[in-house]
Amino acid sequence: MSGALLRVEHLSLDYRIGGRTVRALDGADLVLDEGASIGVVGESGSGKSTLGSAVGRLLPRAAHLAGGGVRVAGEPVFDLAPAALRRLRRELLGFVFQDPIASLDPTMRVGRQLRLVLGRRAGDKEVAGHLERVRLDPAVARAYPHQLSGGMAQRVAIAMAMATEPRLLVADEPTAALDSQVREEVLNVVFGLAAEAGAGIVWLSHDLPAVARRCERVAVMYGGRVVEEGPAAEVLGRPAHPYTAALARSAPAAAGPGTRLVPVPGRPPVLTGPAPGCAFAPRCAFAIDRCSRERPALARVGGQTVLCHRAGEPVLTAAREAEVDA
Ligand SMILES: Nc1ncnc2c1ncn2[C@@H]1O[C@H](COP(=O)(O)OP(=O)(O)OP(=O)(O)O)[C@@H](O)[C@H]1O
Repeated sequence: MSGALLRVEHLSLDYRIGGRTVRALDGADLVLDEGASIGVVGESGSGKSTLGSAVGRLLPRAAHLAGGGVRVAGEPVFDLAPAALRRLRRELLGFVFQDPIASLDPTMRVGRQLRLVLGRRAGDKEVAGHLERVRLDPAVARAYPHQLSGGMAQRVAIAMAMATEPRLLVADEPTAALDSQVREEVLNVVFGLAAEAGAGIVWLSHDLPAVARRCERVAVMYGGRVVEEGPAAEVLGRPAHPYTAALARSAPAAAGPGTRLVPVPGRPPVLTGPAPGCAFAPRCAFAIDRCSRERPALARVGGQTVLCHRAGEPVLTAAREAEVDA
């Protein structure tokens, strides 16, 4: 798959603040084909936002590359000179973040902001067209960001991200700040526009059921690594990694009437350097000695790739079957 649109290879990234180091990514791998959609899920602190920002090298100053790299359409993002990086961001990438108001300039009318993205020659008609594509009234062009609701502001942010026809859209929890009805509408806009344009999507999310409904593939992150990846229905319906299974049990859709959510027991790690073994071992019901000592290599289970020493062992398969039958 050398022609992949996105290829994250063994990416390790630290945040250094004062004398303190936090390892946010610890050898993360991810591949996405042209036009495909992937939901990246995992608990808070698992590294989702860092991974998303690393795609465009949009990282805070405290972030330091510790190993590996990212390729977008074959271009090595971390090796590019500033001009080439700006061109790659402008021509290939679009980003939508959690807080739409913060991603817009409060001092500028919406129309002017869109025009800055589209190029000076863009006329009112073109601006109106881009607003209509995200199902906003063209009159919104005259508004300032503070005059918009959260949902409207996010649509403007999406219009701006999609205006340059990116080949890859990175959406970092774009609906987390919105109420549930608006959430679905905004996701319809994001996924509708990306499908129309043939753009790939990396959607960073806490919402497993929504990811299962919308994405072809799912990547599950834990301790800065992608511990399971594969077709959404298989990863979430027949998890091969014990962490994915625990996460799926803790998702709201897992609770039928009268049943209770089962939180993942224990707390996620905050790494200060490379994990010596599997970062999930201290919380894993299936951990053996080796798990805390040795980093697992990628294994294949069905359609999934899994980072687990015990992947595919009968004990895990039996647990999976029990899960499916329950
Ligand atoms: N700017 C930063 N400075 C220092 N540490 C950071 C910074 N951003 C993230 N981290 C740390 O890096 C690790 C990964 O964080 P990240 O935000 O990428 O995870 P996440 O899965 O996106 O979490 P959430 O779902 O809460 O957004 C965490 O331990 C976090 O505290």
